This record gives sequence, structure tokens and C-alpha cells, in this order.
Amino acid sequence: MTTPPILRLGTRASPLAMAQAHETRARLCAAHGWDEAAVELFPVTASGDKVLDRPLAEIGGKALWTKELDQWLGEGVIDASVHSLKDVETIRPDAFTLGAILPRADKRDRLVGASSLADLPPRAVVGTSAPRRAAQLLNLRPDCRVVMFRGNVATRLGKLAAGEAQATFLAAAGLERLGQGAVGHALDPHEWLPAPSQGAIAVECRADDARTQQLLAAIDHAPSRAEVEAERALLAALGGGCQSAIAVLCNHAGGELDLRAALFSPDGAERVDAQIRFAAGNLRAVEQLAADLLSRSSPAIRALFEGQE
Ligand SMILES: NCc1[nH]cc(CCC(=O)O)c1CC(=O)O
Repeated sequence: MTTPPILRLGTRASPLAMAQAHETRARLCAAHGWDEAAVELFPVTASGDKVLDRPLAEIGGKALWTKELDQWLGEGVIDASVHSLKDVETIRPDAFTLGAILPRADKRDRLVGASSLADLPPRAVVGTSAPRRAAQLLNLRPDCRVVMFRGNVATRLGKLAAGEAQATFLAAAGLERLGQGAVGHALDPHEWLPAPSQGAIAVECRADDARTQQLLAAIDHAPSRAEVEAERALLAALGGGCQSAIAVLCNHAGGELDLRAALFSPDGAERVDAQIRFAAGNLRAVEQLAADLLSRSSPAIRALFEGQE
């Protein structure tokens, strides 16, 4: 006898998204003593996976990763959706809430195609479509040239193998979840900062659905939640859009949170850094850091943030 489905879980259909959905299902089943059939997966090909020849910022931004799942969630076709939190817009509909943040995986980026940034050959062609990765690279290695690389992890590795670029960046978390943890070389966060919420899986549900919220609470990881809430608070305070190059990393350190952030001009020529230590939950400290970063930024950087005079 199999259990009838207890939770309907929406996910994008990409291999990485499916791996994340399987991890979420496994954690739910372990926490509640369910068998696999208790969690029914609802995969969808997201708009963001369909148009691959233009930068995400041009075609609608991060909303394209969640559009279809948001509709299903709002209509009650599914009880919850699994997302890479770094792909989820900072401002979400009031009707939804982040019911669980799973234990965060490796937060770092990996460089594939060279063993370090210093080892990239002079004027190397590097594939990425993330403004943060492009600007951060050009800041450290202004001789390099950036070409657009979109598509899922396998597509990007395929483009690299086909010689479309000499190197690319991929999130360590994504590679590990795809069983490709040995690919590339992790970049030290002292040299290279990841994206806000990188490595975090979020499970979203309806804010008025107490039953699902209770089921998801069992797999929520409070330390990971504290980190990503701080990183997302920085994004919200900066008001950055898809075009802005924001790198941020928050870690637990000695009972406090340590947050480091950098803003870049799109060409990487300018960079503004900041770092703070604060008590978890003191998001006011993060807002002050955002104001401080912007006050030290050039007009070229500030132009990328909304709400600035
Ligand atoms: N933008 C695509 C995306 N969204 C989440 C991940 C990896 C998993 C994660 O960072 O949580 C990736 C691939 C990548 O950036 O290499």
C-alpha cells in the first residue's frame, strides 16, 4: 500500500531543479516518516529556461524563473514550490511565504577552465551572463573578455567544451547537486564573492496555508535562514535590479553574523566593498551597510539602483 500524496511540490524541470526537488522530498520524508509517494512532484519548464539567446535582464529578469510555479501555487494546483533562492526575486507576493530554507550547501563559485583567476591566460575569453560574475572578473582581470553563456549547467559546460570560451563560472552548490562536485576550482571568498543566497534551496508556500507551513517548518534550517535573510535584506535595501552587480556573503562567526558585500560598475572598473559583524536578526545593521555602500558609490553604480536621487 502506498500513501496517497500529502504534499504537492512544484519545481522547474531542469536537471538541477529536479535534484533540488528530490533533496526537498527526501528531507520531508525523513522528517515526517513518510514514504516517497507522500510528496508528488510537479515539474514545469519555466519561461526562463525557454529563451536562451538573450540576457535574463532583457527578457524579464528573475520573475521568469518563478512565473509558472507562482501561478500554480496561487491557484492551489500545488502546495509548495522549490526554488534556488538566488533566482527568486527579493520582493515576493504577500500571498506567499518562504516556508523552509534547507541547510545551505557550498556558497562559493567555481572557476571551470583554469585553476585560478591568476592562471587565466592573458585576454582570456570567459563565458557568463551574470552581471556580478562579469563585473567582478573584469575588476580583477580587466584584460579578459566576457561572452554570454546562458542555459543550464550542462549547456554551459557543453559550450565550454566546444571552445566558445576558455573558462566559465558555476556555483559549487549546483555542480555538487548534479554529481559534478569535482568540476572546476572553488574561488576563495576573500578573492571572489558569490551571489546573494547562493547555495540555498527555498520552499515557498501560501501565507494562508497553515498546514503546509507546519509541514515545511520541520525541514527549515534556522542558521541558513538567518544568513540568507541578511543577504536578501541587503538586496532589498539596495533596490538593485537584474542588471546590477551585487556580490554578498554572510557567514556565522563567533555567535554573530559576518557579512561582506561588494558593488561593481558593469564594466568592473569600479568596486565598492563593505563588511560588518552583527547579531542575527539585526537587519537594521544591513540596511545601514547598504546606505553606506551607496554613499561611497559612483554615479555609474548608483544609476543601477532604484530609489536613488
Ligand atoms: N543562475 C542559475 C543558477 N541558479 C542556482 C544555481 C546553482 C545553485 C545555487 O547557487 O543555489 C545556478 C547555476 C549557477 O549559477 O552556476
